[in-house]
Amino acid sequence: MLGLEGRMKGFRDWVLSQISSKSLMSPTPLLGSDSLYDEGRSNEDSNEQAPAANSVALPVPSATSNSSTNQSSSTLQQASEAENFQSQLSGNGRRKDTLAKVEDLQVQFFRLLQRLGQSKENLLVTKVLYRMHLATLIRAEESDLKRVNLSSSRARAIANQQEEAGMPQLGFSCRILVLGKTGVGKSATINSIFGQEKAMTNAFQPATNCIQEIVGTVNGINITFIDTPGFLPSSTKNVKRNKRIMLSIKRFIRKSPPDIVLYFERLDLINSGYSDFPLLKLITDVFGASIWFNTILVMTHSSSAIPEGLEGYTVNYDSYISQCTNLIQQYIHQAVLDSRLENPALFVENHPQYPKNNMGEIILPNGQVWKSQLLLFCICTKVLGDVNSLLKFQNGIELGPANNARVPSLPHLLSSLLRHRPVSNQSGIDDEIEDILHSDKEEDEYDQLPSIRILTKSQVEKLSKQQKEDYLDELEYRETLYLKKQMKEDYRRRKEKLLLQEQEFSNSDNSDDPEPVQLPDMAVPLSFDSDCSIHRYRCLVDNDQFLVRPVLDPQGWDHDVGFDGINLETATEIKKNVYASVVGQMHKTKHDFNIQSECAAAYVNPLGPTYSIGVDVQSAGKDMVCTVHSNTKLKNIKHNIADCGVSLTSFGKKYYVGAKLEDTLLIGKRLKFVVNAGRMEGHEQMAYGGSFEASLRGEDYPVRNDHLSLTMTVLSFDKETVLSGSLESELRLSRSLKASVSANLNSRKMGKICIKMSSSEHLQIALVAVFSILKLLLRRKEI
Ligand SMILES: Nc1nc2c(ncn2[C@@H]2O[C@H](COP(=O)(O)OP(=O)(O)OP(=O)(O)O)[C@@H](O)[C@H]2O)c(=O)[nH]1
Ligand SMILES: [Mg+2]
Repeated sequence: MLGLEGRMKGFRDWVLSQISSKSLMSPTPLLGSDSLYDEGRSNEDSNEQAPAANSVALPVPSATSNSSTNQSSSTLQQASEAENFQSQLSGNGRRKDTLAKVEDLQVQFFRLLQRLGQSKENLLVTKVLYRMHLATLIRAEESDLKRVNLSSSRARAIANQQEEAGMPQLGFSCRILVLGKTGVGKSATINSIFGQEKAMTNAFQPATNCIQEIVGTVNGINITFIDTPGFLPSSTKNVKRNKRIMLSIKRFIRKSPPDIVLYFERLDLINSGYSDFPLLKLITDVFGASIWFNTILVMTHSSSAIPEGLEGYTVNYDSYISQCTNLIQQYIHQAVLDSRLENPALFVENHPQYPKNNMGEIILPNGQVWKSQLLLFCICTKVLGDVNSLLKFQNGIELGPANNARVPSLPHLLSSLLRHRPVSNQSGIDDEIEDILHSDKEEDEYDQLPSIRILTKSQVEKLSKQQKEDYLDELEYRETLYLKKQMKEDYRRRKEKLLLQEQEFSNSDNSDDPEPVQLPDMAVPLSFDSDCSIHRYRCLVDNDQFLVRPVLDPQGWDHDVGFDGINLETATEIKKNVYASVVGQMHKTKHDFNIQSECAAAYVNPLGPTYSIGVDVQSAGKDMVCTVHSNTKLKNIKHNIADCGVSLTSFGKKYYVGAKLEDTLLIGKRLKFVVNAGRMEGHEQMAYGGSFEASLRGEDYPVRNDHLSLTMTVLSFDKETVLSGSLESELRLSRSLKASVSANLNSRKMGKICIKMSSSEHLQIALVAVFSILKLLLRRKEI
């Protein structure tokens, strides 16, 4: 998160600097941006603005009346626009310049759609608008959200006005590169689009011998085609020649790259034996996988390519063409090693003998007019490409096999190092709790209490309110004392057992094996199913040291059995005061191998320091995350525990080294402070951090878990520092009411608050909760 934020910030700075330098050179906004700029202006105002612009446009001769001459024709208007622009530049106006450019693109897009007679309901148009909107939203700031949400409808209104006012020049042009084998109809398609013979075609031999630009205007769009010599059918002897052609095309387009690439194929030649993979792979190798981002697949001979022998072919035509497209798309996926790519496909017929509409355009068997479709595809691709480069998304996506070279987040590694508190011994005896229990002198108190008569339910009901309260308070007091006593006894028993074990260990006289104990059964599904494999497996534990269990995964690879993993836990005292533990789980299927394990060994000196070392292994995709950590705990002064730890994490071929220092101070048995600081370094990056925690425990700890703790954390990474604070508390407000509160907030204004209440009496609380949730939901809906 830190990293992303950092990058976003960098990008913003870049945009600001770019646009500030631009704004100095040209104080006038781009076409149409003046009316889009003004956030405060109402709809009425913008309607008034349009005729004003028209009246300026009218005196200019229609042949040259375009937005730029329009602006230069009236110095008065230019001045006011400049003023307008300047006023918006205050604050974060520079960033708005990018937004305004996107809005201009939208206006152009709507004007082009009108000219092509395409409605905004067209699925492709909807997709393009949606993507533009999404891209703008990602880059927009919170204050711009409203404007971005409205921009599409405003752009449409402006486009309508401009088209009605007869502003002919759009300033929209695109460069289109055509690629494909020889004779597939590249030059013929260029001729069909311009409606005249601009390029040579030949039915019997290669016609285009060199790369050439063919320029023309269709529907007011300036189109430049880069016609190229066709490739030879893919075979080993043609590879060299094809590569030579590709390299010369690559050189040609280096200076001014195309906006769109059309990859041609003959639809009638695609059959089950079709295999053009080597050619597609060669294209990918020479031009790079990114060439496929802006590529449209064009299938010529689309009217003559109807499979023979199929009855009612008009029905089958669509499925046939989609089958052919899928085939080529699959080869492209194989070539780029990524199946996410989806290239649009277009069907073309250049032969004049096929049915035409009254505008003279050829209609395909499925009723589509391909020429306007092709123009629409090109416009959409170009507009999306422009939005991407305006908003700097261009290099954001990389094609290729799923990138395994993921980088773990340093702040995450650091915070888990800071949190990590190794268990010092396996006997289950917590030193801290033991100290607290020992410091208590209340044990005898419970035994000295006078006996009390437990009342029956009916007897309790007969008591007055005050008596009832007193009675329950007394019971509670006794319960707490009793629990404390029990806990102490429990600890004492465990200690004795440990001592006994130690003696046995030293005598090395192994008594006979203990009785096997059956482990509790796994949760059985509610409905009975005779196939359910749970009934087949029961686990027995025959010694204390190893706990091995199969892991059930009903959704796993092996549906019949459902068990494809194993879980192992063991903890043992290897030598006096030296403990070792292993906890792990692993899954294995035909494809994957997953492991998660933690091994640790510790030397615990009851009076002095504790040293521990551990190895954690976890699989992440095909890689393993391996962490070796070591920790030293010093109890040099009473009530003070110093702790220092180091860790080394390896992930892929990257290594991360971390170190931390921690100090715990106990004041009395109720107050505890923990301070720690650490740093993590690796892969030329570094993260620092630390935290301070203060916690206050309730009187009856550890029997009752009332506590309040406050934590402050600082994490610094990549020149950014995040400060966060959190509060956690658990309280017993009254005998029947418990509350737990946890809240956190960080300097990025992100936070969470969670309040939990449980009561056995107060039904009102539930009602209050339901009421407030409903209210919140309703308010959200309004927003
Ligand atoms: N029936 C039919 N014929 C087509 C179609 N497209 C092209 N042709 C014919 O196919 C032949 C070859 O077309 P060209 O445009 O020269 O092919 P090209 O891809 O430019 O070939 P090179 O220049 O050698 O790379 C010409 O005779 C065209 O008339 C089509 O859609 N249907
Ligand atoms: Mg040609």
